Amino acid sequence: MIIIEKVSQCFMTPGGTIEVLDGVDGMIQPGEFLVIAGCSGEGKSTLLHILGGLLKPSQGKIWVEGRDIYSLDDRSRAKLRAEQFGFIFQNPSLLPALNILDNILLPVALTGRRVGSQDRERALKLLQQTGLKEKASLFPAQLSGGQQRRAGLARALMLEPPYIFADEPTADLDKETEQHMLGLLSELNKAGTTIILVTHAAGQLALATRALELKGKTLHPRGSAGVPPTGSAAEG
Ligand SMILES: Nc1ncnc2c1ncn2[C@@H]1O[C@H](COP(=O)(O)OP(=O)(O)OP(=O)(O)O)[C@@H](O)[C@H]1O
Repeated sequence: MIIIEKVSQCFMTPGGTIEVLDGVDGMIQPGEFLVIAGCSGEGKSTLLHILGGLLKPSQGKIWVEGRDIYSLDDRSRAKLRAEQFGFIFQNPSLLPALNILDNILLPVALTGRRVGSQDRERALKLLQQTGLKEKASLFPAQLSGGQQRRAGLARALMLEPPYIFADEPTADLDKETEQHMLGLLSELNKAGTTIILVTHAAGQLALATRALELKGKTLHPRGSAGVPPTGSAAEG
């Protein structure tokens, strides 16, 4: 379970202080598919980074399985992130010098253990599930943007993390690739993975077991979750 306790965030910029989040409270239960919607610039990515242990908030706490993650030292927090969290960002940041298979295996290497044959089997299975089986030996620059995004998804799933954080994972993808990626996320959720997805695409609310809206620096319940999309998934 993740508990969000009175989280506030401001950024100091040359133009002054930007207050993005103000006293956000909430709870994410295991097994949820939580969609956090909101207009551009409302602070969705900022909140996701804070939840995922990537950005210490100006104030407040994030508890993951009973641990206050920002009270941990950097090394312990990195370990917790590696074990518990998978991240899918708009830019998958694949390492250009590694082929796709090795990029997907990277989380294993980052835990410090040697890559074994079971890891390779899992990576190849993920490549198949994401439609990239034929691309294993290619380098990121040899893949299209959508294929790179799918490779990012495969990498996020490599260690079977109980929580997946997805930041606009299908922005700018064609409809077919979008449906494929959302289908994979949905299947994962049905198998027990907790998904936290931020989006400004109304269509993706249909996937949610619960939907919240980030508006006016805080979270609000958003309509009824699970309602079929009213328009294109690309609308925002
Ligand atoms: N490192 C930073 N330094 C200064 N300001 C920042 C920083 N990161 C985010 N911001 C500001 O915080 C606000 C919220 O940004 P954020 O990216 O979280 O919004 P968002 O809801 O994810 O937007 P979008 O849907 O357009 O991606 C914006 O005004 C942005 O300029």
